[in-house]
Amino acid sequence: MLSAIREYKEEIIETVFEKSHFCFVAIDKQGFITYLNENYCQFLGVTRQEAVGQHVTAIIENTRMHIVAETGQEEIADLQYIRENHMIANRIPVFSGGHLVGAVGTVLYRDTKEWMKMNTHIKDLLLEIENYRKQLHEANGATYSLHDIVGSSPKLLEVKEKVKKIAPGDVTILLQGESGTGKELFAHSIHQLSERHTKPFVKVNCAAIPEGLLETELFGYTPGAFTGAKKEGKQGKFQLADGGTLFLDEIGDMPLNAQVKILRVLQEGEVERIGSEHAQKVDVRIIAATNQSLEKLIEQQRFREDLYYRINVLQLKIPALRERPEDIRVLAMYLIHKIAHRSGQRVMDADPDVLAFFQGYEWPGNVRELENVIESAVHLANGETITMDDLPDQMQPDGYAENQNRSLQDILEKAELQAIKQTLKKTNGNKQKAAKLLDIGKSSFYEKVKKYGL
Ligand SMILES: Nc1ncnc2c1ncn2[C@@H]1O[C@H](COP(=O)(O)OP(=O)(O)OP(=O)(O)O)[C@@H](O)[C@H]1O
Repeated sequence: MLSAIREYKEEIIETVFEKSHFCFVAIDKQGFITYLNENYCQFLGVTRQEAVGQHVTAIIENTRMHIVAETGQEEIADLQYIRENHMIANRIPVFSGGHLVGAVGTVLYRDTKEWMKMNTHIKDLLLEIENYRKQLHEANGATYSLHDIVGSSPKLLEVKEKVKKIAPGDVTILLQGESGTGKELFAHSIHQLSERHTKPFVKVNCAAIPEGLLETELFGYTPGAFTGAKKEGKQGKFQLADGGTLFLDEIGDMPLNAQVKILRVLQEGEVERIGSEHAQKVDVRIIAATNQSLEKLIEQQRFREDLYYRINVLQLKIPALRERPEDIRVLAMYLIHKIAHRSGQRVMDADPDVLAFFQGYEWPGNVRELENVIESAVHLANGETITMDDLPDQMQPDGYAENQNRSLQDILEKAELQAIKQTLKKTNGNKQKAAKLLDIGKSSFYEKVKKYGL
């Protein structure tokens, strides 16, 4: 076919790749970049030397190129969010002799006026969708969907694919993963993808409710059921979730006597309010989450085996951040933009050595820890870029080694203390301003100030 342009073939190809106003990338079958045109390099802020040979997920946010190179399924006019812009991406598999050998991708309308106009239009539409989502959230309690789960490592994509398969049914799901890996985001997403998405999503944090109150929280009580009870009675979380999803977070921390009662509800599909003699039918889908090994808890007789079998119908393991280092860079950039935008800071980027450090760090607190570190760094950065100096003490070369044997709780507390101290310094001790900058409630800020004796 190219014979028609034989005479200037090279020049034409060079013009198409290098002079046209679009971004162009080519990858091999394994997802490694073999070519990135100058436009794309400039847009991504990388040099060609840096990019070629890297896995495409390490260079392009939210990319799906590697998936196309693996499946051979083209994706045309897909909306992709890169560097705070919504772009139109085409991803086309490349075949040679009938074999899939890679993929090429183009990103259109990078900076033309029409695109800016269209982008504004899309932003408006997305804002509108966001509003509807918020309204829906107020009505049903689930805020996040799979689109909010950032990352494209094979391990994360595998979990997302599984979620798409299992969400529509009514099967009980057990989410297992270390603290801060995103279990709650997945629970929301499962609900959003299920037929129950217009019905309530109700969360119970089994670790946060005092043992004596758990039963009334879960099952509710009738008017005047006990001294001190509200005279109108109270609906339990099971009743509130009727028709929808009940998310039992930190289920490993549920006291044994409450476990017996939950088991009965799950077996019989009925709840009894405290003080009531009648059982009430409820239709809820259960999603449970834990960062502990329930199997170990069973051995220690702290978790009932029969309840375990009831909730462990389908288990989803959410990988720790250190097991999917490909996601760290993309997540860090996403969080920088999110936090900077929310707090009105002008920080846009992180130094390559910061990103390299992040890549090699263990992240015992997973994405939550990354979020905390970036939150504090965004407030400390002097310019538009986060540097190593903006990272908390425990990440400085000396502090890092010293931290290796400390508990996660200690590490997180130290990071929190540092963020509060530095923000207070920035606001000249003005606590209200500091609470606002850190985007936390005044009372919770005052509690923390008290806790750390500041
Ligand atoms: N893939 C992700 N993309 C974007 N944000 C994420 C992702 N994973 C986690 N987060 C963010 O990290 C924080 C912790 O996530 P989440 O509360 O879902 O974790 P968790 O596993 O339920 O933690 P825990 O076991 O401590 O309850 C949240 O602010 C969440 O928005």
